[in-house]
Amino acid sequence: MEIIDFISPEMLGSRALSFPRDGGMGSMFHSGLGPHTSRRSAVLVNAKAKIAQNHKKDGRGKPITESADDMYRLYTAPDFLMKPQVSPAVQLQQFTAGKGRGLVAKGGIIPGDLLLVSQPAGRVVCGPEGASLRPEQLIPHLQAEGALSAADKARLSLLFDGTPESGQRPISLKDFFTALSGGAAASTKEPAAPKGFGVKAKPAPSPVPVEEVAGPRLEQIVRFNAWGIEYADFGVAPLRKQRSNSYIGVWPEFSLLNHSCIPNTQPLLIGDRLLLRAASNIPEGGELTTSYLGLAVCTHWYLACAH
Ligand SMILES: C[S@@+](CC[C@H](N)C(=O)[O-])C[C@H]1O[C@@H](n2cnc3c(N)ncnc32)[C@H](O)[C@@H]1O
Repeated sequence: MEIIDFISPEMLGSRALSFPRDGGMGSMFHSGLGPHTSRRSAVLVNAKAKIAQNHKKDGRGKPITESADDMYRLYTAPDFLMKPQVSPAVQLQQFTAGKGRGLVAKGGIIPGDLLLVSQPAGRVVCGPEGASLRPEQLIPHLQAEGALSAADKARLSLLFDGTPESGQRPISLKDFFTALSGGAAASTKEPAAPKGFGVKAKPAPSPVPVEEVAGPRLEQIVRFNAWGIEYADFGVAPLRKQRSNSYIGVWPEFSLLNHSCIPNTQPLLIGDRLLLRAASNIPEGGELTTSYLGLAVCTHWYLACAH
């Protein structure tokens, strides 16, 4: 994965907005997770208590286990990339009424549960903060030679491309992670294993069939699945000593979420990883949703919103 910064503020006009860094929200976030030992201990104790408390709840789907040390590194170490993973509390389901596929809760989920850590396919393009980057600005970078590994192509090929058939295709979340861990890349020299802490060698998974994702189909897949954000998280970016840019990319597992105007999950971009957390209680069988509204990039995702 490569993050490329190709759009200058001049190219977009002076659209970058400024937010208070020394007061208001800026300082609130800065004071929350500082590098001081006492603060760090408090954060770790709180995180451990929350994890223990979460695990005690009965009848609840299992979230991704978060080690407090990993979480601390995630928020403070610029090079730390979390292992791509999906919560065992989440599964893919086929819906009727033209909605295609979507993610649902296997067991009850509570606010804050970590549901998904998704790695982008190929490149993420970034621009100045405040910019609404468009899929058209991402497409040439994914079409460039060598931009997509076999694993990326395999994950992208499973996504909705605007045709009803692609939304009906039976797939499982396992297919995405099989591709990532090398299943789709078995016949190539691609270093497909995800990088991150705690990744252990596993037996070779069965290959995922790779459909051709190039030309017009790749463009359609990017148009229907690219996700962008106009500002990096105000708290995380300065802690990781990263600029708050705008971003656009395709995070294939996240693209399986359907739209709701009252979403029950919240995406968060940390490094190049898209983390998805529950924003409210989701009962067993309940659909996980995100809002496509408010982001110019998502206007292709779902236009006929009647919610
Ligand atoms: C990013 S994809 C979401 C995953 C997709 N359902 C699939 O099968 O892969 C976006 C597409 O899902 C469908 N979709 C998303 N939210 C919907 C909703 N609330 N109602 C109906 N269709 C929806 C639309 O076809 C939209 O273009």
